[in-house]
Amino acid sequence: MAEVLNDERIDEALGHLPQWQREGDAIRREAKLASFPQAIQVVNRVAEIAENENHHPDIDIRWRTLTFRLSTHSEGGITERDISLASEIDGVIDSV
Ligand SMILES: C[C@H](O)[C@H](O)[C@H]1CNC2=NC(N)=NC(=O)C2=N1
Repeated sequence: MAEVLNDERIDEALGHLPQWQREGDAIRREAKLASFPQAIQVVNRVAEIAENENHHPDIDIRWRTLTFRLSTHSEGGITERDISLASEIDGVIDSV
């Protein structure tokens, strides 16, 4: 069980995640990869992390542009689990 973060903590966390923006009860990042296969590679790696953590992003795939939205649905807001997964998604995108 993870607690919903307050606005101050969310702002502070997003200060370390410049690619991510707040969107209501979620945080959002878009990434344009060099090709569709690379985008799918990112999705597959993120899927593996999400399964291991039992914490799953909403992912929109449009050719080589991915949009990730993170929110902790069970808590109805943004928690440290989302902040942590955002950082891991950045790592995957940077590695492809
Ligand atoms: C039962 C299981 O723990 C839940 O359904 C998990 C799975 N993945 C999840 N992912 C996200 N983002 N939020 C959740 O609340 C959530 N709940």
